[in-house]
Amino acid sequence: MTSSVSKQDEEVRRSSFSEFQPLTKKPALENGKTVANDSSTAGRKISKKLTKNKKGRVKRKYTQKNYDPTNPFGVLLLEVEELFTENGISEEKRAVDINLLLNSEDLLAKYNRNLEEVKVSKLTSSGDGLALIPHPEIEDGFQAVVIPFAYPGETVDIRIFRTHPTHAEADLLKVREGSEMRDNDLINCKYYGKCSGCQFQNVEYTKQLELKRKTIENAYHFFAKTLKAANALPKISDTVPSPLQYNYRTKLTPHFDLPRGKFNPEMIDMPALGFGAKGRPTWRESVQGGNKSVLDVEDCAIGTSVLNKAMSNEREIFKRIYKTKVRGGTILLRENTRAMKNDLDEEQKKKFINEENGSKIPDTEDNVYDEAPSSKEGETLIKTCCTDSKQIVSENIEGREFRFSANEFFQNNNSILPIVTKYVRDNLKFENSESEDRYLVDAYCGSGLFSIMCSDGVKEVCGVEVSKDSVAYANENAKLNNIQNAKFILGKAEQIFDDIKFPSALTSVICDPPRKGCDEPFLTQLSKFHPSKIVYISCNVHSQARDLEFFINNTENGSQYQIESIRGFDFFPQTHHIESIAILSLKK
Ligand SMILES: C[S@@+](CC[C@H](N)C(=O)[O-])C[C@H]1O[C@@H](n2cnc3c(N)ncnc32)[C@H](O)[C@@H]1O
Repeated sequence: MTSSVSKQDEEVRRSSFSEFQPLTKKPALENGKTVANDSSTAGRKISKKLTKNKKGRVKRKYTQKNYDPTNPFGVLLLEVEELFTENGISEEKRAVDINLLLNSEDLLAKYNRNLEEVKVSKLTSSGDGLALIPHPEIEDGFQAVVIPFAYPGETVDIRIFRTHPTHAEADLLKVREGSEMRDNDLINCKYYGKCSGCQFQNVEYTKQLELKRKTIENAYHFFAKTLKAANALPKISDTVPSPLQYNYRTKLTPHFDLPRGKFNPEMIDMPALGFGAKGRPTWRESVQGGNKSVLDVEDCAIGTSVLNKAMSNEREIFKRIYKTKVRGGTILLRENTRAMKNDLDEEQKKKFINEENGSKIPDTEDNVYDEAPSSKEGETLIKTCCTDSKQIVSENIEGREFRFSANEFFQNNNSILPIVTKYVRDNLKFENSESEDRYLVDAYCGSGLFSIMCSDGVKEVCGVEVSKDSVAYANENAKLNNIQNAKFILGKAEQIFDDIKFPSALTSVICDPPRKGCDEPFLTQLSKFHPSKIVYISCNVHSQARDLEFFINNTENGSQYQIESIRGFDFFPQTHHIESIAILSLKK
């Protein structure tokens, strides 16, 4: 191993990042369109192990991360495979000996190269461009490459900085020919183009909604193959827009890194405080935030106004105290909305605003705050920003108040919640049943959002949740909103139906699981319980598609259900994320 690699090995040990791809030294001139690479390909994380060979020298070994096929990496592998298959590229024509590559500087220099005039083929469900490029070693062979911020149909220049056995990762350097979808005048943030938070700021909003509809379509294409082949899937409905397309996010978590191990805090400048960078692209000249893996971000275009005020406070405080920190960390910014009576005088109002912990204007006792109209007469909503993960915060949806611990789950685009909760409420109904006879089970209920918002006209509601804190808040929230027909139980959704005595023919079930989806035991029980209606809400449409494929094909009563509709709700404008709601009912 040459000295430059040993130097990198040293960096691996010292750095706060666990794994580094070594610096490549030589320019790679493989074909007419390949241009010299540069040193900025160094220092990128890659999942690999360092082992020693017989002579005691360090050897790099690629280790495949554990992944669920429905998480972003798993889905990307399916998308890459499909791209190869569609283009008739055999396994031999795309093979990469990754362990050889990781241990050879010459090979790395061939792979980590700059390429001009790359044609982008597809958009991944994570919102990145996907292209085929010539294989650096195999004649007539190809590599697939993921290029964040590039869109299908575009011709772009890229820098490849990391190789996996299946695909490569690249930075977008220049857009030579933009697609119709790209309108850079729409960009609303000085960090867009580098920050990992947003993917679609330069895409017109209605087009974003259509892209997300396609993401749902693709998810069912990959994970519900049998249902698709049997024509058992409805057409994916148009995505429901968010009323707010910027300044909607009620939770942000800016973070910072510090070098690992011993260092002299007096020696370092204030570390960047912000959000992760998506590689080191240069396509947008005016982009700010620096060139580190964490960008220095002063405000976030999708965060609410009060969170941005708080971000500025917390940055000021961080400037004063970062030298006392010994390791990296995260700052929690969570909006806290309380209803304030309008008849308070100035002093009482100030007391009300400041009485709960919040982000304070430096050197004062005053919380930053915003005001918003309330749906109830005689009151105004006061929004402050909580930074303590253990604090209890409130959210207000159509006059109903929800309290929960700041570090627990709560939907974080409140502008769309009245629309979503109404949609769920309307779709819980089923034929041949008077509304007052109906029952509702809310599996994965959190602090009771759907139970409470859907409790009107239902005889009884039972929510189940694995987090003890959330159950306690769900019960408190029911009391707070004077809801008498809801109870919440602690337990895994997998065992929920053991304790539910509702008549199944008169019951609707809401499932709103975490990203990984429902377990098979839960779906098996759900089928056995045999409710009249199922509303499956999901923040990962891939696990939703997998679960419905399993539920309908592999459970006792699954085949008696039809999927009435599948529709996306845009909880996260400007990003690739999409919430999907599938409605299932018993076939007639
Ligand atoms: C996506 S959140 C939905 C919460 C709620 N429906 C809402 O909208 O506020 C998923 C919830 O499922 C809970 N959870 C995770 N695994 C669970 C399990 N096995 N059984 C029951 N609840 C679970 C989490 O604590 C979290 O509150």
